[in-house]
Amino acid sequence: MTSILIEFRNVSKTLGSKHVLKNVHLSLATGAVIGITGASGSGKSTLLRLASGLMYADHGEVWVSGRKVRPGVAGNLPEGVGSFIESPVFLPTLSGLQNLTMLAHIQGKVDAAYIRDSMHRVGLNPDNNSAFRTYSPSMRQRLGIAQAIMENPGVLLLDEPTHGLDRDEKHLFADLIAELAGRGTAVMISSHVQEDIYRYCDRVYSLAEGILRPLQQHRERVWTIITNSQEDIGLLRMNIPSFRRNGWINSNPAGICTGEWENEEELFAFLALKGIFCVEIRGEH
Ligand SMILES: Nc1ncnc2c1ncn2[C@@H]1O[C@H](COP(=O)(O)OP(=O)(O)OP(=O)(O)O)[C@@H](O)[C@H]1O
Repeated sequence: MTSILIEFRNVSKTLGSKHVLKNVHLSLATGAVIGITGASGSGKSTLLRLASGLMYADHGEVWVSGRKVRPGVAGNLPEGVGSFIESPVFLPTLSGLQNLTMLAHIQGKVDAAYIRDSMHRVGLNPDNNSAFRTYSPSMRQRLGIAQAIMENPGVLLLDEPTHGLDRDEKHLFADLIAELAGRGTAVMISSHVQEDIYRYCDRVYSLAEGILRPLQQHRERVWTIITNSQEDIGLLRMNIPSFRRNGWINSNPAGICTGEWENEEELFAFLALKGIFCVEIRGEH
């Protein structure tokens, strides 16, 4: 069943003397992946903090999973939310797995298999016993993402999640987000790199001077592309920035993208020019 998992209703926020958010409206339904882009200091993190209950709106309301986010004790923090906003404090002498297990214990929701799985999904080996202090910046970043997904959240808030990741790691991240969205998680991602964010998100907004504006037409046509091979998926990613993998159709790797092609034949022709020959293309309005 589809429902609204995150909703900003006319939200404004001032920090210091800066009017960071002005009358922001935004809603995310089950399985939506939205991106927020904007210059440094434009308020992207503030938007995510408001949804995670780390900060409260001056005016307007923020609703998460059917509950209004209110100032007060920790019990008022929205439930079922995974976040990577401020990097968690990982202990330098513990391994990645030990750090995640400890955090899960603190939060009282330990599922050892899920913790291990979340590490695999970001390309980290849970059996690697190296201490966190020896982790590279990319490994630290990915451990932060693993921490955000380890409790199977219904809502996922990620601030600059792909910062420092290489191309393959970004692909893994794209697959992870597509899979979570496919299972119904609503995801909000901020990034100052626009081309990255188009790759992961169904809708992209820019934030500037407190105003949130859509960058893509919400009714832009969505195309499902069924391919012959994993190799074609790689080529599609290279040639269509909005393309993302979203599973299998009849045992063939498939994905979706948005774009303004007139019809399926036009998209077939565009792809043929790039040397990509697909099994099938389905356009939706
Ligand atoms: N606690 C605070 N007190 C005063 N000003 C703040 C506070 N927190 C953030 N700001 C200011 O609010 C503005 C928005 O900050 P925010 O961190 O949301 O931006 P951002 O778009 O995420 O930036 P970046 O990409 O650099 O992280 C910035 O100008 C920042 O300096």
